[in-house]
Amino acid sequence: MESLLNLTVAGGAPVRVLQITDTHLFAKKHETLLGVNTWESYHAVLNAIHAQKRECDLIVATGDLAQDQTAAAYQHFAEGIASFNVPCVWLPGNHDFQPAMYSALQDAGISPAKRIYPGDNWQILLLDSQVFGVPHGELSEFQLEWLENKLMAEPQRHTLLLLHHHPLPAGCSWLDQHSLRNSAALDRVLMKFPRVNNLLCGHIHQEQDLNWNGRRLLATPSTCVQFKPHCANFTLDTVAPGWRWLELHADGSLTTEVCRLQSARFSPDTASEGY
Ligand SMILES: Nc1ncnc2c1ncn2[C@@H]1O[C@@H]2COP(=O)(O)O[C@H]2[C@H]1O
Ligand SMILES: [Fe+2]
Repeated sequence: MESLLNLTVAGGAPVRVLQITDTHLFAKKHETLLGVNTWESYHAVLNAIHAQKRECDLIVATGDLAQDQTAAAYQHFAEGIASFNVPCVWLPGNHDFQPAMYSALQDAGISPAKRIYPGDNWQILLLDSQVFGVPHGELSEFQLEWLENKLMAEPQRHTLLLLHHHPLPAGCSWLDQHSLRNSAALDRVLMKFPRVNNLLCGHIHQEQDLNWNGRRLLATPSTCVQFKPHCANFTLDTVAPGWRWLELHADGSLTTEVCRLQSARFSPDTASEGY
C-alpha cells in the first residue's frame, strides 16, 4: 500500500496518461461476456492504441480487470500491457480478486503502488473502493484516512484521484444502485484540499464528464461491453470499446480525450439481461 512510484517527466512537459478499464478478462481466451470475447476486444483496443503512436508516461487500470477471479486472467492483462514499454498501476473493481490480482500482476512486473509522483507538479492516488462480493462500492475508514494523509503530505501537488466506483449518479438507475455508497465522506475529505480537481473512474462502462462540487469527474468506456446511458433497467449499448488519454499540465489543468475502436466487431448480445 505504501509503495510510491516516482516517474521522471521532462520539466514543464505534461504527464501523459493512458487509462484502460473494465477489461473483464477470463482465464480462457475464448470466453465471452454478453457475446463479446473480452480477450479479443482487449487486444483490439491495445492494437488501436499502438496504431495511434502516442507517447505516454503511465498506464492506469481502473478495475474489473478479470471476470473470473483467476491468476491467468491477470496474466493475460499483464501480457497485453507488456507490449508497451511504460509503467502501469492498478486499483481493484468489484469483480476483482485482490490476492490473485496483486501477485499475478506483481510477478509480471506491474507495480502495486497506489501513489505516483509523475514529476514535481502532480500526484496520482489510487483508492480501493471494493466491497468484496457485491457490485457497489464504499471507501473504508482506512482508505479515507490514507487519502487525507497523502493529501496533507503534498499540499503543493495537483492531484488526480482514481477509484473504480462512480461517486455521483451516472443516470442509469440500475447502475446507480452499484455506485460509491459513501461519496459524502469522500466529498468531506476533498473539500479540505482544493488541489484535488479531477477524479477518474471505471465501472459504468460509458463515457462521462461531470461536475462534482467543482471537481471534474471522468468515467471511461470499458475495453469490452458498453452500458447504454440514461436507462432505468440493464441495457447494453452497441458503441465500440474504448480507452482514455489524459494530459496533466504543469499549471494543474487537465486535458483528455476518449477514443474508441472504429469497427463494430464487438457488438454485444443486446438481448442479455445481465451478468
Ligand atoms: N441486470 C442487472 N441488474 C443490475 N445489476 C447488474 C445486472 N447485470 C449485472 N449487474 C451488475 O452490475 C455491474 C455493473 O458493472 P460491473 O462490470 O461491475 O458488473 C455488473 C454486475 O455486477
Ligand atoms: Fe465492469
